[in-house]
Amino acid sequence: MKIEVVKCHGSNNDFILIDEINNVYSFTEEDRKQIAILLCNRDDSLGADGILYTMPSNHADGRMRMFNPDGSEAEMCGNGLRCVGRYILEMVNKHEIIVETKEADLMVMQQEEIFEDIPSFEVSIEPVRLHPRDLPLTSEAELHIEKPIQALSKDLTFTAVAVPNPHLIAMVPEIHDENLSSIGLAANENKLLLPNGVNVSFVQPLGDNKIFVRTYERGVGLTNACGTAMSASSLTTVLLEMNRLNEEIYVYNRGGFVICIVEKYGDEYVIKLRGNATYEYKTVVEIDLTQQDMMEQTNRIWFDEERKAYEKLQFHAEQEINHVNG
Ligand SMILES: N[C@@H](CCC[C@H](N)C(=O)O)C(=O)O
Repeated sequence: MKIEVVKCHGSNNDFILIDEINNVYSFTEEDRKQIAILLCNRDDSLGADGILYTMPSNHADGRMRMFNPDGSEAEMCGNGLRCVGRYILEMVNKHEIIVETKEADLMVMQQEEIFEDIPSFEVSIEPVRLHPRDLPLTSEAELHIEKPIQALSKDLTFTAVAVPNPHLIAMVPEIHDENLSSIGLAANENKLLLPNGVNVSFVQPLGDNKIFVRTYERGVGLTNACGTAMSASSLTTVLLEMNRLNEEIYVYNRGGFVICIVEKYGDEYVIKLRGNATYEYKTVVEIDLTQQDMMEQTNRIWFDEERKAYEKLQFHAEQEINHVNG
């Protein structure tokens, strides 16, 4: 079958967006999974951290389903929601929309640019849950905040947050990718501890209202950035009184930066995630799922201007990280 795709990214967490609003593909559930495995494979020509199925909704402006490269479906994807949100906002010509996701209907709105010439979007990250059963994480604690998990590390402490996909957050003085990968791998293999797997992040404070976050993503591995992880990390710094409610937190990552704002309404937290939603190119692929085979059918249409503008943001982010880490 032939599929039109848009390659896009949020903080260089890259996705293949498939428009099922304007195209009728009639994918089965198994097709969605196999398409994710096939098109996200970085040994093939596209490669990505996930597929964003952009679909009609019977009550919202649109619907997002996000699949990881291993074919699993995630409850939520923060960087992906900005991309799907942008796509639908431009389609319906509005400034604010509601997008149906697996567990919640979420707001996406156009925002003032977070950096020169970077069209920027804000998404709501909710529901936010802090009980270990919500990940689920096997833990005796009522709330697992800054507590050890011996099976994963002898010296680190972790905070468990569901937004609503599952996250473990560890504050560290500096980030070592190998250590993060080995803890991420162990966490996702230990089904007694974490039956649904987990995204694991290391967070390094960079100064006032600034943090650096690296994430080992469930279903993917180490990525340049993870939007829900940066939101959960910002919340963690507020819970630990390192940052404050309602204030902008600059979250740097290997692919750029985003701004998170943690808000609280009664007992409920909501996290606002602001950042880019950059298009890289459009193309058409012919896929054969029985052969697990794909071929691009057209020359790519590149979005050169926005890619160029993004390079400056990324350079700025690298400087901020290197300023502290040398
Ligand atoms: N990169 C995403 C999260 C994607 C899903 C994640 N791997 C999971 O399985 O929970 C983001 O930007 O939030």
